[in-house]
Amino acid sequence: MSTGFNRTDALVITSLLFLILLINRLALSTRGHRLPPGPSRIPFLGNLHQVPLVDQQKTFAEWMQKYGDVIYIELFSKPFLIVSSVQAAQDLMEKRASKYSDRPYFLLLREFVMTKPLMIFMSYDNRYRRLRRWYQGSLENKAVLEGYRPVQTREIGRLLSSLMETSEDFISHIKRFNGAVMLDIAYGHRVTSVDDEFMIFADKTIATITALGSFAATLVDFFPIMKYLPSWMPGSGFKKQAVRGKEMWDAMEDIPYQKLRNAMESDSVKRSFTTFMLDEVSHDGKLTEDDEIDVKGSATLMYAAGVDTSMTSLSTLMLAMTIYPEVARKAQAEIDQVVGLSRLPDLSDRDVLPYVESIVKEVYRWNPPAPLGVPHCVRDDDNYRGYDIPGGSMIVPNVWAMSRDSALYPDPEAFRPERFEGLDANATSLLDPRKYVFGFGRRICPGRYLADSSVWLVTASILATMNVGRARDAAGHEIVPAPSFKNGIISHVDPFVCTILPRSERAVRLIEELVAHSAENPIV
Ligand code: HEM
Repeated sequence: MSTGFNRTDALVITSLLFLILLINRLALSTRGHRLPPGPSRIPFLGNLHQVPLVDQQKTFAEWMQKYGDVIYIELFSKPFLIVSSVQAAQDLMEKRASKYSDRPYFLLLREFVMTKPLMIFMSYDNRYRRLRRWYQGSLENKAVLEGYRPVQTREIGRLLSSLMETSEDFISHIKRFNGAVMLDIAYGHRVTSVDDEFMIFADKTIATITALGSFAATLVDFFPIMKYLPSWMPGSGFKKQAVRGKEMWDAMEDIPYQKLRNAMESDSVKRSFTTFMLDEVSHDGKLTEDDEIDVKGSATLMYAAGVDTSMTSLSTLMLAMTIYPEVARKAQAEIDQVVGLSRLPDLSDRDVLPYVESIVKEVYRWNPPAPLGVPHCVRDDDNYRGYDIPGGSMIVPNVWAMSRDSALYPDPEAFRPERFEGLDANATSLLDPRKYVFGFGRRICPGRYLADSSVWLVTASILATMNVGRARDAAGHEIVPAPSFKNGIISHVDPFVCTILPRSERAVRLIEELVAHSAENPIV
């Protein structure tokens, strides 16, 4: 929730808006609310002065010790509910889903950048439900998910072989893996090189848009009147950056879509999420303007929402394997014993590799890719545990705090897959981080099964074939990286070094066979 404004901006804006805020605050405080506990507020700013610009999830988790798992704060006059336990998150966003499934109005993004309707920003209405059905048809259907296996397997072959060639670029290789899987599924586009034009452009676009500020966190989100500021006025700089973001996002939506449409006119094309959506909407080959907006936006969103999140889990895996080599060794022994050395593990082995499963869970828990989730919004006034929750409050799930619950996860900062071993069914379900890292209720991540299968497949394949180890400094001392993650919507892993070497000649042959098999059996 960084506000991204400087002191000059604040002075100008303050004088313009103080009166409006005063009226707003008066309206809120005279409603006789019994609000949930939270740090005390000051006039005008509310709690803004107490919310740090970095690692907000950690401050919110500290507040939890004092105020509990449901905390009320205001930033300027906007009401926020910070929800820090799985129980409260499920009570509100799952059991009361009819009220808690909207999104807050992200003004900067919606009015300046992604100006056409986009599912992730939509309220839970009929249009949203139609798009959600498209995602369900392509991402939550067992048979369809199985149809993606050949793409995942081909890309794992390329990932492993790139890791053998240039292990120092492991982060780019992982990124390429996720990008290639998503582009194939979204558009049927096959990535053949790390310099794939679309992938590079898409990454730049996402970085440009992310740099504008986190969700609903820029000053204009708090003071909508700022959108009318002329561009010469202090405080209006966001407009210029947003225009650039919009140009890039529009191109990211148009380019792969137009390429596919052109190909469809002259040739038969590979089935993909986009062709599936086009089949759903066009009965006589024609599309309405809204249909086209929805198809283009949904395909682009699939890529934008799917790449950095999964990539964060896989780079977290590499970091954990570097810091905790004994975990990798234990998993390798399990794979060698159960799967053997003559083939790579596949998803049919998942149930018989419990330690690998525990590693995947610990990866999600240790560094949840979206530490503060994606906020929901409560439609109407509500009451929870005797407290009033004002309609329109932004609901922020503190996923990071859930992952640090020491009653469930003793010594939570340690990467310890053993915490998931030997549990009964009840405890297994209670501790499973997939209950919160993918969000809640009707807005839960539709890509979770695909993401989880990719994370598992890559984890098992790397462990089966590679030794991830510690690099050495000039003096020959091992470099043990610190677990350090970036601040922001996505908790990217900070750069670190490691070594990655094939485990054996046999592992090298397995990788070569996989690559050769994919080349001989192209996916049609
Ligand atoms: C480890 C990987 C991933 C994580 C941790 C993750 C996490 C999340 C979270 C926390 C949300 C917000 C849910 C909520 O509002 O309660 C979300 C939404 C979403 N995710 Fe994912 N995600 C991942 C991978 C993917 C993939 C691979 C795709 C696409 C194939 C995807 C597509 C989406 C979409 C479209 C939404 C918006 C849903 C809506 O607004 O209703 N995600 N994800």
